[in-house]
Amino acid sequence: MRKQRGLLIVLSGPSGVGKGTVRKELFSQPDTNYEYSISMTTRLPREGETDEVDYFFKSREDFEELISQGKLLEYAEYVGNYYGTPLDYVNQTRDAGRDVFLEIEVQGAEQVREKVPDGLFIFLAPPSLSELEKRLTGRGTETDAIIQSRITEARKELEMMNLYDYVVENDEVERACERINAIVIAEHCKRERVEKRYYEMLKENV
Ligand SMILES: Nc1ncnc2c1ncn2[C@@H]1O[C@H](COP(=O)(O)OP(=O)(O)OP(=O)(O)O)[C@@H](O)[C@H]1O
Ligand SMILES: Nc1nc2c(ncn2[C@@H]2O[C@H](COP(=O)(O)O)[C@@H](O)[C@H]2O)c(=O)[nH]1
Repeated sequence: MRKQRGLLIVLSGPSGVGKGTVRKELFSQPDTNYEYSISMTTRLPREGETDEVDYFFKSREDFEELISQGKLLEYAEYVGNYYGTPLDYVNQTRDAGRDVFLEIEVQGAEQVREKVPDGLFIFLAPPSLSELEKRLTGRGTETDAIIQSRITEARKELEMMNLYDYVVENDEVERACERINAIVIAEHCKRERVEKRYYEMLKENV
């Protein structure tokens, strides 16, 4: 039987909802079975961020070159900076049968949905907009003006949550991780059962 391709798991949601926190918690668990796709960005590194670990930090010129060479699965300009997912890494990892985990904003997630309709799309939602603002402010990495831009974006992004396969509320990090792990396990069971049925069907003599 053909080896099953890895799943493409897309975690999206507004800035400050806790995508990075949840992703780091998921990847700190010893039994995690996903590979994290490190994104490219033209944003400057924040204090404590490392090139090739948190992001591949690129100049605008280099990023635009990657776009024109078709090297990105998706990309978006978000609050003045480019962000994008390296295409080769995603394909090679999935071809090796490993699940790939993307943590991206919603415009990019929409592009992935067009290109990878069998992806698994999970929207991470805040308990409320005021809690979202509190988290963005509490993180202390953006100016007040940028926080306001991100909140404005968040209002539009929240309207898109019904396009997703699942909505997970990030009320508490551990609980959000448990829900995401449960979703991925359930989706694997569902998809593998469909594959097996399909191969059984091919053996039929008609
Ligand atoms: N469940 C939670 N309860 C309370 N605070 C949280 C929770 N999850 C994350 N946070 C806090 O909210 C802030 C924003 O989290 P984080 O940076 O992970 O968000 P993000 O969605 O990745 O943001 P961005 O999209 O801008 O990268 C951080 O200070 C983080 O510690
Ligand atoms: N479309 C994409 N969005 C991405 C990617 N990597 C990260 N992001 C999202 O951008 C915003 C801002 O990130 P920050 O690190 O500056 O706070 C956030 O929502 C990220 O999830 C990507 O490859 N493509």
